Amino acid sequence: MKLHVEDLAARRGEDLIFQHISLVLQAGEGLVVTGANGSGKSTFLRVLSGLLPVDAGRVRLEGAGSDNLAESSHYLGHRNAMKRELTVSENLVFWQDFMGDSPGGRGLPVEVAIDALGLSGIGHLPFGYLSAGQQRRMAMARLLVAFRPVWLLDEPTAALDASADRMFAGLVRGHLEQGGIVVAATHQPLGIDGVRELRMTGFAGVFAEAGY
Ligand SMILES: Nc1ncnc2c1ncn2[C@@H]1O[C@H](COP(=O)(O)OP(=O)(O)OP(=O)(O)O)[C@@H](O)[C@H]1O
Repeated sequence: MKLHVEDLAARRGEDLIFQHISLVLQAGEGLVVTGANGSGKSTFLRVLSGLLPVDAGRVRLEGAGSDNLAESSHYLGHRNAMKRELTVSENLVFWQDFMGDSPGGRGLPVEVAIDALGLSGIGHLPFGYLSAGQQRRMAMARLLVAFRPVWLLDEPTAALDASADRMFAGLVRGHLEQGGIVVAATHQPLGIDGVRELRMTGFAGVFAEAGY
């Protein structure tokens, strides 16, 4: 599997946010997207996920079940995309049924995913009752209940404590080891060695190899 980003540019309204971003990510590779507030990290992820149109260039996925990145990826945005009134388990069952698995992998049972996120015993609670950090952990469980080869993550560790940070780094590492691809916008290190860095500078992206 390879993710190709070719001379990509995007606008918000009339404003050009970035241009000329080209990169290739292979199976097992991670990319962190860094930069100041407003530099275009979320815009980049939303364009990859198909939520925003490209202004120029293209995004292409090769060697996955579908060449459509939107179909072959999980997008975890700033919001957790869970219904407050439904329980944790009900929310995850919904996402599992709604998304199904991409070819080439199988999602974990909901209860197993809840355990993997360190939230055993609260699956019966309405999502709205959970703390901000618990809610973020539950949103991450969505990554596990339906298989997608590519994870697109916007500030995944916001509101997480140190132990949840480490747990999340373990999830990402596991996904990469299984040949997945992860692109994560972040203000804080994810604690994963060997991932590449795309530094957003406004109107462009600059590459660096980072021991992130
Ligand atoms: N709907 C919109 N219309 C016009 N401009 C927008 C819109 N949404 C965002 N922008 C602008 O696009 C630019 C990039 O925003 P983006 O959210 O991608 O930045 P970011 O790097 O993710 O920021 P942060 O670190 O604060 O999350 C910002 O200058 C923002 O004001």
